[in-house]
Amino acid sequence: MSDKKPRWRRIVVKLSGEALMGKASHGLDASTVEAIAADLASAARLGVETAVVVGGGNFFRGIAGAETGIERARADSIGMLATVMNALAMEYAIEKQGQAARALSAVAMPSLCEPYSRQAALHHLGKGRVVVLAGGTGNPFFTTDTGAALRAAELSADVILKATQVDGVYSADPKRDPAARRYETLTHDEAIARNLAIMDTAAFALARETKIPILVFSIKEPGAICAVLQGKGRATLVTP
Ligand SMILES: Nc1ncnc2c1ncn2[C@@H]1O[C@H](COP(=O)(O)OP(=O)(O)OP(=O)(O)O)[C@@H](O)[C@H]1O
Ligand SMILES: O=c1ccn([C@@H]2O[C@H](COP(=O)(O)O)[C@@H](O)[C@H]2O)c(=O)[nH]1
Repeated sequence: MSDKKPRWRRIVVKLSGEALMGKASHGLDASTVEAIAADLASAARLGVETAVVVGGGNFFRGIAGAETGIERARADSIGMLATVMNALAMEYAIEKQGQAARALSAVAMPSLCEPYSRQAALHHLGKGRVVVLAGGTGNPFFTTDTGAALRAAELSADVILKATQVDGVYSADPKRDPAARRYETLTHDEAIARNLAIMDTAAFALARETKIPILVFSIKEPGAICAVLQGKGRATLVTP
């Protein structure tokens, strides 16, 4: 890792749940979780206050559950529990790297982890701990993308780092349309107007309102988070 100065002081990383399953079809892949935990620990050691909102798509998504006949609010509750599993795994993996971490959940589960509050998150960030945020917004009908935008606004983060499966924002989903073009930069307005489904509209709208940029990049490369912190690697920057 180079010692180039990090671009931001406080970050919210949105980590896709699917990113944690490695090559498996679902669940957690131990070596993938370990590699991402090492990257997050390195980010904190660069002096960057690091919060990470974890998704749950490797276990369960509310929309998919609703399609099988579970009422949507209930299916979303199951989805939020999936994010708690990922957060507990990530908290443990970061601590195994010798870096302090604290999981905070928007869905109160005091016997498993601390309930989320803005004050607690700021306290742990100030102590140099990686804060792992579970439960998204804590409400059904939302996603962890919107959770990331919400926490970034509450915690006055400088940027949202969307760590995902693709190396940026494309004109269409690149997994479905091989002709899709990748954007180098884009505004929140353009992402919303063009209906670019890399994040949901609510997340883009909140980031636009709070003027927080979003950097979209692939988490598949080892050390991807520290690389983008140091201005390296392929990514799309979404700006106000
Ligand atoms: N315009 C687009 N540009 C890039 N990717 C897009 C676009 N539209 C849809 N996608 C898809 O969006 C996916 C990003 O979603 P991601 O995997 O981060 O899911 P998530 O819902 O945020 O997290 P989880 O995996 O926990 O459900 C990419 O893998 C990509 O296939
Ligand atoms: O604020 C939130 C965040 C998430 N959910 C539910 O959890 C799953 C998993 O989150 P992803 O963002 O899809 O990874 C999501 O599909 C919702 O069902 C929620 O209800 N509220």
